[in-house]
Amino acid sequence: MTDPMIEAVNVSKDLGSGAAKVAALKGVSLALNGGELTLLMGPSGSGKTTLLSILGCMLTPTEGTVRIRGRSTGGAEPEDLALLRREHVGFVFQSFHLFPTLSATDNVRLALDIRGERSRRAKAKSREALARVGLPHKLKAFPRELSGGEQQRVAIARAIVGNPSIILADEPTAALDGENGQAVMKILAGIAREQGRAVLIVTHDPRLLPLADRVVHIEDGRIVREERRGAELQ
Ligand SMILES: Nc1ncnc2c1ncn2[C@@H]1O[C@H](COP(=O)(O)OP(=O)(O)OP(=O)(O)O)[C@@H](O)[C@H]1O
Repeated sequence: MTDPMIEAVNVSKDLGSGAAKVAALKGVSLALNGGELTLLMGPSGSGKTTLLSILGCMLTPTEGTVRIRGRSTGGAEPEDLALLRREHVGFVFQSFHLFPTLSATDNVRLALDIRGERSRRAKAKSREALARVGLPHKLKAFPRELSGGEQQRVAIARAIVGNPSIILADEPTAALDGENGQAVMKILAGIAREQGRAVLIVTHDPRLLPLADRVVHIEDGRIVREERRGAELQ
């Protein structure tokens, strides 16, 4: 058994304060392995986004620990967390979050830019990432010239261009029709399996189940069930 890329160990998270305080997570442990695509499913308000935000070092746990490649993030300063996030984690969001005035290549390159990589190599890497998601012919296109599915693929290219070991995606197919949703999901599955990354996807969409290696169910801030599946994608 290889060591997990990332793990939450007995994580609890309270959100809000006073009478409005909510225990969003209650002692959650979850380890994600490289090469696997995991779906995180559960009802609205069950804590999915909170868990994703904690794994991605955007929120700190009230109790418990997150370890990224064996290194605990407990006690880390915000700047250290930002560095860890930049080095190890790629994010994909429901609504793409692309810059409308930048081409596909420049949207992807921005992720390298903020890491201080501004060479010609950065441009080549951005093109390679766009080719990896099936968009080698759209390098110069602006977001408004792309379909929703294509925009999400640019966002995936941006998430992988820095070579992170972990990809966290929050409802990445929710804004897409069934066909585009499946295409995006297959790309994410390929990124997990062929590139050995740990991919975690929050979703409500049962049509994605056949593509997952593992499905984790969360309810009321607790992991209640987990299944391993023989994924259909080869
Ligand atoms: N900033 C906040 N302040 C107080 N409570 C919050 C805050 N953010 C989320 N919550 C509460 O924490 C709980 C978990 O929220 P979370 O967004 O993680 O759920 P979710 O499973 O992602 O839901 P959805 O599927 O609707 O996106 C919910 O009860 C929510 O109302």
